[in-house]
Amino acid sequence: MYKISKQFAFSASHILEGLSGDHPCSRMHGHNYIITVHLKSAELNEVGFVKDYRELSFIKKYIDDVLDHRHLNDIFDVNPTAENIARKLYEIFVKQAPQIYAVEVSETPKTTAIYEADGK
Ligand SMILES: Nc1nc2c(c(=O)[nH]1)N=C([C@H](O)[C@H](O)COP(=O)(O)OP(=O)(O)OP(=O)(O)O)CN2
Ligand SMILES: [Zn+2]
Repeated sequence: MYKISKQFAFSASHILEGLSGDHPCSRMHGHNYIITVHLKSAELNEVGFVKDYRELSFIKKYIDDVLDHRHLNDIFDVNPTAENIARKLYEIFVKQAPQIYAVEVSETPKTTAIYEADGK
């Protein structure tokens, strides 16, 4: 199995619902998000790629157009935790790149949430 990944970045604000009022993440705050998209394939194409990194430019376009400098509570129909964002982005991106099997979301340099498709 061959595996590749590519990172994308955006800045956005959010409020996490369902936390106690004294939890800092219940207040509006922002992150410099890093998204890592993971792809895999048992076979390489004729060039020797799982997929040309340049063919992932649709992800950069989505992030720039939809997420960058936005309030994520207005974008997603779920609480915008890192876990939920990872799953939502997986579901959106896999439609155009079926080799994607996982999406990672980092809100800070010390934290990462990963959504990985079952049995892929
Ligand atoms: N499992 C999750 N826990 C938390 C999430 C999340 O999405 N999933 N999100 C947050 C906050 O939005 C934000 O990420 C703050 O995280 P935290 O690690 O507390 O950030 P700090 O920089 O304040 O942490 P330090 O320990 O001060 O470095 C919270 N939890
Ligand atoms: Zn946060």
